[in-house]
Amino acid sequence: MLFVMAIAVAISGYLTLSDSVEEQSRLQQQSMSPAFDLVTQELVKPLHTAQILANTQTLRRLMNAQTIDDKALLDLVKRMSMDYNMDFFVASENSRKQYNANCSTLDLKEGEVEWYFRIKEQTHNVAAALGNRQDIHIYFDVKVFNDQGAFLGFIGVGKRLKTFLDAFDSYKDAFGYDFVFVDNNQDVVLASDPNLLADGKRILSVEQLSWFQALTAEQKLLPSLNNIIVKTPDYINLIAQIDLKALHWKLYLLTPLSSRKSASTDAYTSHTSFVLLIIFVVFVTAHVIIRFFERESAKKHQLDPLTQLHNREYVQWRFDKTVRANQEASLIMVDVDNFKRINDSRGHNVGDKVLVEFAVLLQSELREHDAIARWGGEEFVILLPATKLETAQAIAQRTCTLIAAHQITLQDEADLAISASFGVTYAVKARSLERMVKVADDALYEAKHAGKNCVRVHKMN
Ligand SMILES: Nc1nc2c(ncn2[C@@H]2O[C@H](COP(=O)(O)OP(=O)(O)OP(=O)(O)O)[C@@H](O)[C@H]2O)c(=O)[nH]1
Repeated sequence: MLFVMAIAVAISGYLTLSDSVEEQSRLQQQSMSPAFDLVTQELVKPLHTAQILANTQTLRRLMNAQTIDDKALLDLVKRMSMDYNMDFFVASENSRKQYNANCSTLDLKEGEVEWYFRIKEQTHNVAAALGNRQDIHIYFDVKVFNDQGAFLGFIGVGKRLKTFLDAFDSYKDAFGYDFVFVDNNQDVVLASDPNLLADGKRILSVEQLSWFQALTAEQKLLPSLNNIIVKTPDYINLIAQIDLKALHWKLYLLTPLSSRKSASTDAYTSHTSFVLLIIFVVFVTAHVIIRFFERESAKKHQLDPLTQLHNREYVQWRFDKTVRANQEASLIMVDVDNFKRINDSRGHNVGDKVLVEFAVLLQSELREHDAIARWGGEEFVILLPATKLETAQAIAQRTCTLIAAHQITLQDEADLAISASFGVTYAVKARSLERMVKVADDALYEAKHAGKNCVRVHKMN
Protein backbone atom coordinates (compact mmCIF):
# COMPACT_ATOMS: atom_id res chain seq x y z
CA MET A 1 0.00 0.00 0.00
CA LEU A 2 2.89 2.32 0.88
CA PHE A 3 4.41 1.61 -2.50
CA VAL A 4 1.11 2.37 -4.21
CA MET A 5 0.78 5.60 -2.23
CA ALA A 6 4.29 6.62 -3.22
CA ILE A 7 3.44 6.01 -6.86
CA ALA A 8 0.22 7.99 -6.40
CA VAL A 9 2.06 10.96 -4.97
CA ALA A 10 4.68 10.76 -7.73
CA ILE A 11 2.00 10.63 -10.45
CA SER A 12 0.14 13.42 -8.78
CA GLY A 13 3.30 15.50 -8.53
CA TYR A 14 4.04 14.92 -12.19
CA LEU A 15 0.51 15.80 -13.27
CA THR A 16 0.53 18.85 -11.04
CA LEU A 17 3.85 20.03 -12.38
CA SER A 18 2.78 19.72 -15.99
CA ASP A 19 -0.57 21.23 -15.14
CA SER A 20 0.88 24.09 -13.19
CA VAL A 21 3.25 24.88 -16.05
CA GLU A 22 0.24 24.88 -18.35
CA GLU A 23 -1.74 26.85 -15.82
CA GLN A 24 1.02 29.40 -15.41
CA SER A 25 1.37 29.90 -19.16
CA ARG A 26 -2.37 30.17 -19.46
CA LEU A 27 -2.59 32.65 -16.60
CA GLN A 28 0.29 34.65 -17.99
CA GLN A 29 -1.31 34.65 -21.39
CA GLN A 30 -4.68 35.51 -19.91
CA SER A 31 -3.38 38.30 -17.74
CA MET A 32 -1.08 39.91 -20.29
CA SER A 33 -3.18 39.97 -23.43
CA PRO A 34 -5.96 42.24 -22.15
CA ALA A 35 -3.33 44.61 -20.80
CA PHE A 36 -1.59 44.73 -24.17
CA ASP A 37 -4.92 45.32 -25.91
CA LEU A 38 -5.81 48.04 -23.48
CA VAL A 39 -2.52 49.86 -23.93
CA THR A 40 -2.79 49.60 -27.71
CA GLN A 41 -6.40 50.70 -27.82
CA GLU A 42 -6.32 53.47 -25.25
CA LEU A 43 -2.81 54.88 -25.57
CA VAL A 44 -0.93 53.80 -28.67
CA LYS A 45 -3.79 54.30 -31.10
CA PRO A 46 -4.52 57.96 -30.17
CA LEU A 47 -0.82 58.71 -30.20
CA HIS A 48 -0.32 57.22 -33.67
CA THR A 49 -3.41 59.01 -34.97
CA ALA A 50 -2.04 62.35 -33.73
CA GLN A 51 1.31 61.55 -35.38
CA ILE A 52 -0.38 60.86 -38.72
CA LEU A 53 -2.51 64.02 -38.53
CA ALA A 54 0.59 66.12 -37.73
CA ASN A 55 1.80 65.32 -41.23
CA THR A 56 -1.38 66.15 -43.14
CA GLN A 57 -1.05 68.95 -45.69
CA THR A 58 -4.30 70.70 -44.71
CA LEU A 59 -3.22 71.07 -41.10
CA ARG A 60 0.31 72.16 -41.96
CA ARG A 61 -0.99 74.71 -44.52
CA LEU A 62 -3.42 76.25 -42.03
CA MET A 63 -0.81 76.33 -39.27
CA ASN A 64 1.89 77.73 -41.58
CA ALA A 65 -0.14 80.89 -42.44
CA GLN A 66 1.24 84.12 -41.01
CA THR A 67 -2.29 85.07 -39.95
CA ILE A 68 -4.08 82.03 -38.74
CA ASP A 69 -7.61 81.49 -39.97
CA ASP A 70 -9.11 80.67 -36.53
CA LYS A 71 -12.41 79.49 -37.93
CA ALA A 72 -10.83 77.22 -40.51
CA LEU A 73 -8.53 75.68 -37.91
CA LEU A 74 -11.41 75.20 -35.43
CA ASP A 75 -13.45 73.55 -38.19
CA LEU A 76 -10.58 71.22 -39.00
CA VAL A 77 -10.05 70.23 -35.34
CA LYS A 78 -13.76 69.64 -34.95
CA ARG A 79 -13.91 67.51 -38.10
CA MET A 80 -10.84 65.45 -37.13
CA SER A 81 -12.28 64.87 -33.66
CA MET A 82 -15.56 63.67 -35.13
CA ASP A 83 -13.85 61.51 -37.77
CA TYR A 84 -11.58 59.74 -35.28
CA ASN A 85 -13.89 59.93 -32.27
CA MET A 86 -11.16 61.51 -30.16
CA ASP A 87 -10.76 65.00 -28.67
CA PHE A 88 -8.04 66.67 -30.73
CA PHE A 89 -6.65 70.14 -30.21
CA VAL A 90 -4.18 72.23 -32.13
CA ALA A 91 -1.77 74.67 -30.51
CA SER A 92 -0.46 77.23 -33.01
CA GLU A 93 2.91 78.91 -32.69
CA ASN A 94 1.93 81.70 -35.07
CA SER A 95 -1.31 82.69 -33.30
CA ARG A 96 -0.23 81.41 -29.86
CA LYS A 97 -3.68 79.98 -29.49
CA GLN A 98 -5.00 76.51 -28.70
CA TYR A 99 -7.97 75.35 -30.81
CA ASN A 100 -10.15 72.74 -29.11
CA ALA A 101 -12.65 70.22 -30.45
CA ASN A 102 -15.50 71.96 -28.63
CA CYS A 103 -14.78 75.08 -30.74
CA SER A 104 -13.22 76.95 -27.81
CA THR A 105 -9.85 78.66 -28.02
CA LEU A 106 -7.25 79.35 -25.36
CA ASP A 107 -4.44 81.88 -25.43
CA LEU A 108 -1.06 80.27 -24.97
CA LYS A 109 0.56 82.76 -22.64
CA GLU A 110 3.99 82.12 -21.24
CA GLY A 111 3.80 81.56 -17.49
CA GLU A 112 0.18 80.42 -17.75
CA VAL A 113 0.27 77.45 -20.10
CA GLU A 114 3.30 75.66 -18.81
CA TRP A 115 3.23 72.50 -20.98
CA TYR A 116 3.40 74.31 -24.32
CA PHE A 117 6.62 76.12 -23.60
CA ARG A 118 8.20 73.18 -21.79
CA ILE A 119 7.51 70.59 -24.49
CA LYS A 120 8.37 73.03 -27.29
CA GLU A 121 11.91 73.15 -25.94
CA GLN A 122 12.24 69.35 -25.72
CA THR A 123 14.15 67.53 -28.44
CA HIS A 124 11.54 64.77 -28.82
CA ASN A 125 8.80 65.47 -31.33
CA VAL A 126 6.25 63.63 -29.26
CA ALA A 127 5.40 64.15 -25.63
CA ALA A 128 2.83 62.92 -23.21
CA ALA A 129 1.63 64.65 -20.10
CA LEU A 130 -1.01 64.03 -17.50
CA GLY A 131 -3.46 66.81 -16.88
CA ASN A 132 -6.94 67.69 -15.68
CA ARG A 133 -6.54 66.34 -12.15
CA GLN A 134 -10.27 66.01 -11.37
CA ASP A 135 -10.92 63.73 -14.33
CA ILE A 136 -7.45 62.56 -15.16
CA HIS A 137 -6.48 62.73 -18.83
CA ILE A 138 -3.36 61.86 -20.70
CA TYR A 139 -2.38 64.32 -23.44
CA PHE A 140 -0.24 63.32 -26.36
CA ASP A 141 1.39 66.32 -28.05
CA VAL A 142 2.96 65.89 -31.46
CA LYS A 143 5.02 68.71 -32.92
CA VAL A 144 3.98 70.04 -36.35
CA PHE A 145 6.61 71.44 -38.72
CA ASN A 146 6.41 73.13 -42.12
CA ASP A 147 8.27 71.89 -45.18
CA GLN A 148 11.34 73.87 -44.14
CA GLY A 149 11.33 72.23 -40.69
CA ALA A 150 10.13 75.33 -38.82
CA PHE A 151 8.08 74.61 -35.70
CA LEU A 152 4.38 75.42 -36.25
CA GLY A 153 2.92 74.19 -32.96
CA PHE A 154 1.31 70.97 -31.79
CA ILE A 155 -1.52 68.69 -32.62
CA GLY A 156 -2.61 66.94 -29.49
CA VAL A 157 -5.15 64.47 -28.35
CA GLY A 158 -6.47 64.17 -24.85
CA LYS A 159 -7.46 60.76 -23.65
CA ARG A 160 -9.61 60.35 -20.60
CA LEU A 161 -7.88 57.85 -18.36
CA LYS A 162 -10.86 56.87 -16.22
CA THR A 163 -11.92 54.06 -18.58
CA PHE A 164 -8.30 52.97 -18.86
CA LEU A 165 -7.77 52.93 -15.09
CA ASP A 166 -11.14 51.25 -14.43
CA ALA A 167 -10.31 48.52 -16.94
CA PHE A 168 -6.93 48.07 -15.32
CA ASP A 169 -8.58 47.87 -11.89
CA SER A 170 -10.84 45.05 -13.06
CA TYR A 171 -7.85 43.17 -14.51
CA LYS A 172 -6.04 43.79 -11.27
CA ASP A 173 -8.95 42.18 -9.41
CA ALA A 174 -8.98 39.25 -11.84
CA PHE A 175 -5.24 38.68 -12.26
CA GLY A 176 -3.71 40.72 -9.47
CA TYR A 177 -1.28 42.64 -11.60
CA ASP A 178 -0.06 46.24 -11.32
CA PHE A 179 1.25 48.53 -14.01
CA VAL A 180 3.74 51.32 -13.96
CA PHE A 181 4.47 53.67 -16.87
CA VAL A 182 7.94 55.15 -16.74
CA ASP A 183 9.26 57.95 -18.98
CA ASN A 184 12.72 58.35 -20.44
CA ASN A 185 13.91 59.96 -17.19
CA GLN A 186 12.88 56.81 -15.34
CA ASP A 187 10.10 58.81 -13.68
CA VAL A 188 6.75 57.17 -12.96
CA VAL A 189 4.19 58.93 -15.14
CA LEU A 190 1.23 56.67 -14.64
CA ALA A 191 0.58 53.71 -12.35
CA SER A 192 -2.25 51.50 -11.17
CA ASP A 193 -1.26 52.23 -7.58
CA PRO A 194 -2.92 55.63 -6.91
CA ASN A 195 -0.09 56.50 -4.51
CA LEU A 196 2.32 56.40 -7.42
CA LEU A 197 0.27 58.61 -9.75
CA ALA A 198 2.29 61.63 -10.66
CA ASP A 199 0.45 64.64 -9.33
CA GLY A 200 2.70 67.34 -10.69
CA LYS A 201 4.19 68.03 -7.30
CA ARG A 202 5.79 64.77 -6.41
CA ILE A 203 7.36 62.72 -9.13
CA LEU A 204 8.63 59.32 -8.14
CA SER A 205 11.48 57.61 -9.89
CA VAL A 206 11.05 53.94 -10.74
CA GLU A 207 14.25 53.42 -8.78
CA GLN A 208 12.37 54.32 -5.59
CA LEU A 209 9.88 51.47 -6.03
CA SER A 210 10.47 48.43 -3.81
CA TRP A 211 10.27 45.85 -6.63
CA PHE A 212 12.79 47.79 -8.73
CA GLN A 213 15.13 48.07 -5.76
CA ALA A 214 14.91 44.30 -5.30
CA LEU A 215 16.39 43.74 -8.78
CA THR A 216 20.06 42.83 -8.97
CA ALA A 217 22.51 45.39 -10.37
CA GLU A 218 22.83 43.31 -13.57
CA GLN A 219 19.06 43.09 -13.99
CA LYS A 220 18.70 46.85 -13.66
CA LEU A 221 21.07 47.23 -16.61
CA LEU A 222 19.14 44.85 -18.86
CA PRO A 223 17.46 46.46 -21.89
CA SER A 224 14.25 44.65 -21.00
CA LEU A 225 12.95 43.24 -17.74
CA ASN A 226 10.60 40.88 -19.56
CA ASN A 227 10.04 37.60 -17.67
CA ILE A 228 12.24 38.62 -14.76
CA ILE A 229 11.02 37.34 -11.42
CA VAL A 230 11.59 39.75 -8.60
CA LYS A 231 11.25 38.89 -4.90
CA THR A 232 10.62 41.33 -2.12
CA PRO A 233 9.94 40.29 1.50
CA ASP A 234 6.20 40.77 0.84
CA TYR A 235 5.65 39.33 -2.61
CA ILE A 236 7.10 37.69 -5.70
CA ASN A 237 6.33 39.39 -9.00
CA LEU A 238 6.77 38.41 -12.59
CA ILE A 239 7.63 41.45 -14.72
CA ALA A 240 6.54 42.04 -18.29
CA GLN A 241 7.84 45.09 -20.09
CA ILE A 242 6.30 46.88 -23.08
CA ASP A 243 8.24 49.67 -24.76
CA LEU A 244 6.17 52.60 -26.05
CA LYS A 245 8.90 53.72 -28.40
CA ALA A 246 7.16 56.81 -29.76
CA LEU A 247 6.93 58.25 -26.25
CA HIS A 248 10.20 56.80 -24.97
CA TRP A 249 8.09 55.28 -22.24
CA LYS A 250 8.19 51.83 -20.74
CA LEU A 251 5.26 49.97 -19.31
CA TYR A 252 5.98 47.45 -16.57
CA LEU A 253 3.31 44.88 -15.78
CA LEU A 254 3.81 43.17 -12.45
CA THR A 255 2.01 39.88 -11.94
CA PRO A 256 2.13 38.48 -8.41
CA LEU A 257 3.19 34.85 -8.37
CA SER A 258 1.18 34.13 -5.23
CA SER A 259 -1.96 33.69 -7.32
CA ARG A 260 -0.03 31.24 -9.52
CA LYS A 261 1.25 29.49 -6.42
CA SER A 262 -2.28 28.99 -5.20
CA ALA A 263 -3.30 27.76 -8.66
CA SER A 264 -0.46 25.25 -8.49
CA THR A 265 -1.41 24.27 -4.95
CA ASP A 266 -5.04 23.85 -6.01
CA ALA A 267 -3.96 21.73 -8.96
CA TYR A 268 -1.74 19.64 -6.68
CA THR A 269 -4.50 19.18 -4.10
CA SER A 270 -7.10 18.23 -6.66
CA HIS A 271 -4.76 15.83 -8.46
CA THR A 272 -3.57 14.21 -5.28
CA SER A 273 -7.14 13.80 -4.02
CA PHE A 274 -8.21 12.42 -7.38
CA VAL A 275 -5.31 9.96 -7.63
CA LEU A 276 -5.72 8.93 -3.98
CA LEU A 277 -9.45 8.43 -4.49
CA ILE A 278 -8.78 6.22 -7.50
CA ILE A 279 -6.12 4.30 -5.57
CA PHE A 280 -8.54 3.90 -2.67
CA VAL A 281 -11.34 2.64 -4.93
CA VAL A 282 -8.95 0.27 -6.75
CA PHE A 283 -7.55 -0.90 -3.42
CA VAL A 284 -10.98 -1.55 -1.89
CA THR A 285 -12.23 -3.27 -5.06
CA ALA A 286 -9.09 -5.40 -5.27
CA HIS A 287 -9.41 -6.23 -1.58
CA VAL A 288 -13.05 -7.28 -1.98
CA ILE A 289 -12.28 -9.34 -5.10
CA ILE A 290 -9.27 -11.01 -3.47
CA ARG A 291 -11.28 -11.80 -0.33
CA PHE A 292 -14.08 -13.21 -2.48
CA PHE A 293 -11.72 -15.48 -4.40
CA GLU A 294 -9.92 -16.43 -1.20
CA ARG A 295 -13.23 -17.47 0.32
CA GLU A 296 -14.25 -19.30 -2.83
CA SER A 297 -10.89 -20.96 -3.04
CA ALA A 298 -10.97 -21.85 0.66
CA LYS A 299 -14.41 -23.35 0.20
CA LYS A 300 -13.22 -25.35 -2.79
CA HIS A 301 -10.09 -26.52 -1.15
CA GLN A 302 -11.57 -27.33 2.23
CA LEU A 303 -11.11 -31.05 2.74
CA ASP A 304 -13.32 -33.29 4.74
CA PRO A 305 -11.41 -33.69 8.03
CA LEU A 306 -12.22 -37.39 8.30
CA THR A 307 -11.67 -38.75 4.80
CA GLN A 308 -9.48 -35.92 3.45
CA LEU A 309 -11.71 -35.84 0.39
CA HIS A 310 -12.92 -32.66 -1.26
CA ASN A 311 -16.31 -31.15 -0.45
CA ARG A 312 -19.41 -30.28 -2.52
CA GLU A 313 -18.03 -26.84 -3.54
CA TYR A 314 -15.07 -28.49 -5.18
CA VAL A 315 -17.31 -30.79 -7.23
CA GLN A 316 -19.49 -27.82 -8.15
CA TRP A 317 -16.41 -25.89 -9.31
CA ARG A 318 -15.21 -28.85 -11.40
CA PHE A 319 -18.73 -29.31 -12.78
CA ASP A 320 -18.87 -25.59 -13.79
CA LYS A 321 -15.60 -26.02 -15.67
CA THR A 322 -17.11 -28.97 -17.53
CA VAL A 323 -20.17 -26.88 -18.42
CA ARG A 324 -17.96 -24.04 -19.69
CA ALA A 325 -15.99 -26.54 -21.79
CA ASN A 326 -19.29 -27.79 -23.19
CA GLN A 327 -18.29 -31.35 -22.30
CA GLU A 328 -20.25 -34.52 -21.67
CA ALA A 329 -20.01 -35.91 -18.14
CA SER A 330 -20.91 -38.87 -15.98
CA LEU A 331 -21.70 -38.80 -12.30
CA ILE A 332 -21.72 -41.57 -9.70
CA MET A 333 -23.36 -41.44 -6.28
CA VAL A 334 -21.99 -44.04 -3.85
CA ASP A 335 -23.37 -45.00 -0.45
CA VAL A 336 -21.92 -47.46 2.09
CA ASP A 337 -24.36 -50.24 2.71
CA ASN A 338 -25.80 -50.79 6.18
CA PHE A 339 -23.53 -48.23 7.69
CA LYS A 340 -25.88 -47.55 10.58
CA ARG A 341 -25.55 -51.18 11.56
CA ILE A 342 -21.72 -50.94 11.52
CA ASN A 343 -21.89 -47.90 13.73
CA ASP A 344 -24.35 -49.53 16.03
CA SER A 345 -22.58 -52.89 16.30
CA ARG A 346 -18.92 -51.82 16.16
CA GLY A 347 -19.05 -48.32 17.43
CA HIS A 348 -18.66 -44.91 15.91
CA ASN A 349 -14.87 -45.08 15.78
CA VAL A 350 -15.01 -48.18 13.65
CA GLY A 351 -17.57 -46.41 11.48
CA ASP A 352 -15.09 -43.60 11.02
CA LYS A 353 -12.32 -46.00 10.11
CA VAL A 354 -14.62 -47.62 7.57
CA LEU A 355 -15.31 -44.25 5.98
CA VAL A 356 -11.58 -43.47 5.76
CA GLU A 357 -10.72 -46.78 4.13
CA PHE A 358 -13.78 -46.56 1.92
CA ALA A 359 -12.59 -43.18 0.60
CA VAL A 360 -9.19 -44.64 -0.24
CA LEU A 361 -10.81 -47.55 -2.06
CA LEU A 362 -13.03 -45.21 -4.06
CA GLN A 363 -10.06 -43.13 -5.20
CA SER A 364 -8.02 -46.13 -6.22
CA GLU A 365 -10.22 -46.76 -9.24
CA LEU A 366 -10.47 -43.11 -10.36
CA ARG A 367 -8.48 -41.29 -13.00
CA GLU A 368 -6.51 -38.05 -12.66
CA HIS A 369 -9.24 -35.79 -13.96
CA ASP A 370 -12.12 -37.35 -12.00
CA ALA A 371 -13.39 -35.41 -8.99
CA ILE A 372 -14.55 -37.13 -5.85
CA ALA A 373 -16.13 -35.58 -2.75
CA ARG A 374 -17.83 -36.64 0.42
CA TRP A 375 -21.40 -35.58 -0.19
CA GLY A 376 -22.48 -36.07 3.41
CA GLY A 377 -22.59 -38.88 6.00
CA GLU A 378 -21.65 -42.13 4.28
CA GLU A 379 -22.56 -40.86 0.83
CA PHE A 380 -19.98 -39.90 -1.85
CA VAL A 381 -20.14 -38.31 -5.27
CA ILE A 382 -17.80 -38.85 -8.19
CA LEU A 383 -17.79 -36.52 -11.20
CA LEU A 384 -16.25 -37.97 -14.33
CA PRO A 385 -15.81 -35.16 -16.87
CA ALA A 386 -15.67 -36.06 -20.58
CA THR A 387 -16.67 -39.61 -19.73
CA LYS A 388 -19.22 -41.78 -21.51
CA LEU A 389 -21.86 -43.64 -19.52
CA GLU A 390 -20.36 -47.02 -20.32
CA THR A 391 -16.97 -46.01 -18.94
CA ALA A 392 -18.55 -44.54 -15.80
CA GLN A 393 -20.62 -47.67 -15.34
CA ALA A 394 -17.50 -49.82 -15.73
CA ILE A 395 -15.60 -47.74 -13.18
CA ALA A 396 -18.53 -47.97 -10.77
CA GLN A 397 -18.73 -51.70 -11.25
CA ARG A 398 -14.99 -52.24 -10.72
CA THR A 399 -15.07 -50.13 -7.58
CA CYS A 400 -18.14 -51.94 -6.29
CA THR A 401 -16.38 -55.28 -6.79
CA LEU A 402 -13.19 -53.99 -5.19
CA ILE A 403 -15.05 -52.74 -2.09
CA ALA A 404 -17.00 -55.94 -1.70
CA ALA A 405 -13.78 -57.94 -1.86
CA HIS A 406 -12.10 -55.74 0.73
CA GLN A 407 -11.79 -56.60 4.39
CA ILE A 408 -11.28 -53.84 6.87
CA THR A 409 -8.79 -54.91 9.46
CA LEU A 410 -9.45 -53.75 12.97
CA GLN A 411 -7.28 -53.91 16.07
CA ASP A 412 -8.46 -56.51 18.56
CA GLU A 413 -11.53 -57.17 16.48
CA ALA A 414 -12.53 -59.39 13.65
CA ASP A 415 -12.09 -58.04 10.13
CA LEU A 416 -15.04 -56.26 8.68
CA ALA A 417 -16.50 -56.78 5.26
CA ILE A 418 -18.27 -53.86 3.64
CA SER A 419 -20.14 -53.15 0.47
CA ALA A 420 -21.52 -50.12 -1.31
CA SER A 421 -24.29 -49.27 -3.72
CA PHE A 422 -23.72 -47.14 -6.86
CA GLY A 423 -26.06 -44.93 -8.89
CA VAL A 424 -24.70 -43.75 -12.23
CA THR A 425 -25.94 -41.14 -14.68
CA TYR A 426 -24.65 -39.38 -17.79
CA ALA A 427 -25.27 -36.08 -19.60
CA VAL A 428 -24.25 -35.36 -23.21
CA LYS A 429 -23.91 -31.75 -22.23
CA ALA A 430 -23.46 -31.09 -18.56
CA ARG A 431 -25.87 -28.37 -17.42
CA SER A 432 -26.97 -28.83 -13.80
CA LEU A 433 -25.08 -30.63 -11.08
CA GLU A 434 -28.15 -30.66 -8.89
CA ARG A 435 -30.10 -32.41 -11.63
CA MET A 436 -27.40 -35.02 -12.27
CA VAL A 437 -27.06 -35.72 -8.53
CA LYS A 438 -30.81 -36.18 -8.30
CA VAL A 439 -30.88 -38.70 -11.19
CA ALA A 440 -27.81 -40.55 -9.87
CA ASP A 441 -29.41 -40.60 -6.42
CA ASP A 442 -32.50 -42.18 -7.92
CA ALA A 443 -30.29 -44.85 -9.50
CA LEU A 444 -28.58 -45.38 -6.13
CA TYR A 445 -31.98 -45.74 -4.45
CA GLU A 446 -32.82 -48.38 -7.03
CA ALA A 447 -29.54 -50.17 -6.28
CA LYS A 448 -30.37 -50.20 -2.57
CA HIS A 449 -33.78 -51.62 -3.33
CA ALA A 450 -32.25 -54.19 -5.60
CA GLY A 451 -30.38 -55.63 -2.62
CA LYS A 452 -27.39 -53.26 -2.36
CA ASN A 453 -23.77 -53.98 -3.38
CA CYS A 454 -24.62 -53.27 -6.99
CA VAL A 455 -24.59 -50.61 -9.68
CA ARG A 456 -27.65 -49.05 -11.28
CA VAL A 457 -27.79 -46.61 -14.16
CA HIS A 458 -30.35 -43.89 -14.81
CA LYS A 459 -30.15 -41.84 -17.95
CA MET A 460 -30.90 -38.12 -17.94
CA ASN A 461 -34.09 -37.14 -19.77
N1 LIG B 1 -19.19 -43.11 12.32
C1 LIG B 1 -19.77 -42.21 11.57
N2 LIG B 1 -21.09 -42.35 11.28
C2 LIG B 1 -21.68 -41.43 10.50
C3 LIG B 1 -20.98 -40.33 9.99
N3 LIG B 1 -21.83 -39.59 9.24
C4 LIG B 1 -23.03 -40.20 9.28
N4 LIG B 1 -22.96 -41.34 10.00
C5 LIG B 1 -24.01 -42.30 10.32
O1 LIG B 1 -24.30 -43.04 9.14
C6 LIG B 1 -25.56 -43.64 9.32
C7 LIG B 1 -26.31 -43.68 8.03
O2 LIG B 1 -27.44 -44.51 8.25
P1 LIG B 1 -28.55 -44.67 7.19
O3 LIG B 1 -28.84 -43.37 6.48
O4 LIG B 1 -29.73 -45.31 7.84
O5 LIG B 1 -27.96 -45.59 6.09
P2 LIG B 1 -27.47 -47.10 6.18
O6 LIG B 1 -27.51 -47.62 7.51
O7 LIG B 1 -26.14 -47.15 5.45
O8 LIG B 1 -28.57 -47.85 5.28
P3 LIG B 1 -28.52 -47.99 3.74
O9 LIG B 1 -28.03 -46.72 3.17
O10 LIG B 1 -29.95 -48.30 3.37
O11 LIG B 1 -27.59 -49.10 3.46
C8 LIG B 1 -26.25 -42.87 10.44
O12 LIG B 1 -26.39 -43.70 11.60
C9 LIG B 1 -25.31 -41.70 10.72
O13 LIG B 1 -25.28 -41.35 12.10
C10 LIG B 1 -19.59 -40.20 10.34
O14 LIG B 1 -18.90 -39.25 9.95
N5 LIG B 1 -19.04 -41.15 11.13
